[in-house]
Amino acid sequence: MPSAVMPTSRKGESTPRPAAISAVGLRKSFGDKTVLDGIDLRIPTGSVFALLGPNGAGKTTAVKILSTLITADAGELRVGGHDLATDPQAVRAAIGVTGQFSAVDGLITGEENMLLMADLQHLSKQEGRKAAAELLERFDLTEAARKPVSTYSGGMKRRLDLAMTLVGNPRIIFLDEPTTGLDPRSRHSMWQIIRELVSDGATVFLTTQYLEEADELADRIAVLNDGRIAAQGSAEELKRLVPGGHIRLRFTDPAAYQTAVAALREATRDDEALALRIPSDGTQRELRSVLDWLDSADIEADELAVHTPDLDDVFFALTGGTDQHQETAR
Ligand SMILES: Nc1ncnc2c1ncn2[C@@H]1O[C@H](COP(=O)(O)OP(=O)(O)OP(=O)(O)O)[C@@H](O)[C@H]1O
Repeated sequence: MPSAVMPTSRKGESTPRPAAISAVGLRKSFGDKTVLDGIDLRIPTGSVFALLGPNGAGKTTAVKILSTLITADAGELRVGGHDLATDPQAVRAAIGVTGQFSAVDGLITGEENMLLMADLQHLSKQEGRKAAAELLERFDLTEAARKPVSTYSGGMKRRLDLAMTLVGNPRIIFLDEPTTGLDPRSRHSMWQIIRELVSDGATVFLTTQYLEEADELADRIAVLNDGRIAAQGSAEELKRLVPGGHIRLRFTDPAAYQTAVAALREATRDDEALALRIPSDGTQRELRSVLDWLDSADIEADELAVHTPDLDDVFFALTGGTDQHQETAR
């Protein structure tokens, strides 16, 4: 579990860690469209924060504001201890940003991209070459270093993008959808890289549409919806918001289904699917008691599935998702 490697505020910890990123009342509109409608965030140093939200929720806008690429309409914003409004230069020096607006140039090689970045960071030629070689090695790009980036796979480009971001050794890193479009292997390798960054003491602010990614990586997750934070907490805390655990029994014989309906009065019915849903906390003990009870009532379902609430349930419940997940959230 990432939280074991990079704990945030532990129970009993007397002084909370200083915030690497904080926002109070962050607002942004484009024309008459309000994208961020008063957002409050506090991200402790050395933790991973995930901003989740459906397409168009404003995740990228939040990253662009906090990384000084665009300005907010209102809000008290601090990054790395610096005020965004009065000292954006200092913020820029403390952060690294990768994402949908990647700085990678496809026409030159990976190594040339890295050296260019080292120049921009005002590293000496020697320091630049050293940093580039180390980072290319660390991100498994040494072999491809002299090839044009246009020949790289999506995963290699993302790794190069992140390697370039790390040239100046930023302590606060913004990752805008770092694994969108990557295959499962590349995604896992990116997750591993992110965990290593955090165990080295960096703070990571990531946006993602993948609930699994937030669950895997983040100490804290905020769900952005309709310009506001709909919920914020650890993955476990968010899952507790949604009472979605149940056992689902499905029958093929309508008569058997009707017998079960009569016997299981507290279950939710789905007459069309011939399925019953019994609320459950998903524990072995509860499952055993339900099975014993079904046996004693001589009810035999053709299919039995145990569903424990996951971040999907939370996400759909909070962002006005559809069908099954909405039902689960009730
Ligand atoms: N420069 C801009 N001018 C006008 N509207 C904009 C601008 N940038 C973003 N928007 C709008 O703001 C809203 C939020 O966009 P944003 O890119 O922040 O969402 P997102 O949560 O990152 O979405 P996605 O997951 O699709 O990347 C969208 O409706 C978008 O069209």
